Amino acid sequence: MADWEERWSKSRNRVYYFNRTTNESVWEKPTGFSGPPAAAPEGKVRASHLLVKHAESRRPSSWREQNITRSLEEATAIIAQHRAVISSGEADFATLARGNSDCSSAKEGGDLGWFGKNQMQKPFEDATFALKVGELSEPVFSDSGVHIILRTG
Ligand SMILES: O=C(O)CN(Cc1ccccc1)C(=O)c1nc(-c2ccccc2)[nH]c1C(=O)O
Repeated sequence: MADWEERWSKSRNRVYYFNRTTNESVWEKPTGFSGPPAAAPEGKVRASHLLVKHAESRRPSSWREQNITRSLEEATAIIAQHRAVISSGEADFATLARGNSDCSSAKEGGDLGWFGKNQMQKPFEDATFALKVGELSEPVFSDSGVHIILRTG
C-alpha cells in the first residue's frame, strides 16, 4: 500500500494514483493512501469548494435539486452556516461538500484538482489565488452561485 504516489494527469487535468511497485495507475485514491501530495504544477493551485446555487444562478439545477428556487440571500445564509460548521471543526470540508454542494464536484468532496489562471470564473480564481494553502475563503459570488473555497495545494 505504501507504494502509491499521487501524480498529475495533464490530459485529464486531475490527480491520479501510481503504484511504483506494480506500475498500476488508478483514478480513485487507494484506501489508506497517505503519500505526499502531488507536487504543485507550475503556476497552478488546488482547491475544493462547496457551491450553493440560487434562483439567479446560471444553471439553477444540480444533482441535489432539479429546480433550485432559493434566493441569493438564502444561499448566502446557507453558505455562512456551512462556513461556521467547518471553521468550528464540527465537520470536515469534504464531508460537507459531498452532501451539500450543488456542484458536480460534490462527488469528489468538492475537490477541483489543480488549475491555473483563466480557467475558472474570475471571482472564483481571484479568491482562490488570494488564499494560502489550508485557508478557507469568505463567501464568494460567481455566476454559478455562492461558494466557500478551501485551498489545498
Ligand atoms: O453548468 C452550467 O451551465 C453552469 N455552471 C457551470 C458554469 C457556470 C458559469 C460559467 C461557466 C460554467 C454551473 O452551474 C457550475 N459551475 C460550477 C463551478 C463554478 C466554479 C468553480 C467550479 C465549478 N459547477 C457547476 C455545476 O453545475 O456543477
